[in-house]
Amino acid sequence: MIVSVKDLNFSYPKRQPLFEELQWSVPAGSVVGLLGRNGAGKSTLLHLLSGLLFPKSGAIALGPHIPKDRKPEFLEQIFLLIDEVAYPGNMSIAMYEKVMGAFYPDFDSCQFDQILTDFGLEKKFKLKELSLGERKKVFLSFGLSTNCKFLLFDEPTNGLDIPSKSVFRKVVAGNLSDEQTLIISTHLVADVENLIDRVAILDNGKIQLDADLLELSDRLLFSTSSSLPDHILHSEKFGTGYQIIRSRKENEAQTPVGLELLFNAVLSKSLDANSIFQSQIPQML
Ligand SMILES: Nc1ncnc2c1ncn2[C@@H]1O[C@H](COP(=O)(O)OP(=O)(O)OP(=O)(O)O)[C@@H](O)[C@H]1O
Repeated sequence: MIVSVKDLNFSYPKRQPLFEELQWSVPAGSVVGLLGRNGAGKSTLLHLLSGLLFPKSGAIALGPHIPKDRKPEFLEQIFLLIDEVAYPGNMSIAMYEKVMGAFYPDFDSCQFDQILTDFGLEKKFKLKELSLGERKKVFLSFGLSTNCKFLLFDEPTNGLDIPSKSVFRKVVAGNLSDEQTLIISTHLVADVENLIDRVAILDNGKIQLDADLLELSDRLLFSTSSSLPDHILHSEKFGTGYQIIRSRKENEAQTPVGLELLFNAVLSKSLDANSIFQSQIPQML
């Protein structure tokens, strides 16, 4: 596992514990959606993985690196995208690239140009004269062009309009190699659909579900139904009928994972990892 979090405990000063004995691991080369409601601790977890916050106890490792040590060989392989990246006052995008790109040995200037073009931006623009969404696109483009082994994007689609969200999915999918691991935190579940290959759901201080989407669509069936069938794992009213999750029977066609439905099912505790992975797939009658 390229990312490994063991027995993590963390609290902000004078606050209730945020994480208690949190366990998580991420296979190398994954694109993981880290989902959780507001305040679940997604940003905090990404800051801990980057070594910008320190655990109270427990162990975090990203490959051979211990984030809290913040060693140069780790820093040149990790990029954390946050909402408001700090940048010096009057810088153009080109100047930002020149100054910041130097910290990343695998930074690719042509790739940066191409992604900026995909987003409709030019390097001569000054960062402070861009809108929030445009600046987000610059830092996203920069992050992808660093070619870091570890990319952590915290709410990357915040501030992006609807057309830009599809460009976002396209550029992320088109600019990752198998050696890179990307964790995207979001509460906007639909924004990461068709992009991630794993999902981790953070709630109540723990990772409540951590699964490969292919495994989930092997095990679970997501569909709509006019009435409530027997043996469902989760249901939600949907128009005049229901959206449901149930175990997939052998020989039944797989369905895409409905991330929002899955997320709601885990948060409402109607679904957990045990009920998914320990139950046998029922035989087709
Ligand atoms: N610097 C801080 N000091 C004290 N408490 C904090 C601090 N930063 C965050 N918190 C608290 O920790 C909890 C988790 O915050 P965090 O920002 O990690 O959540 P999140 O899942 O990223 O939320 P969102 O989806 O709203 O961005 C929240 O209750 C928040 O109020």
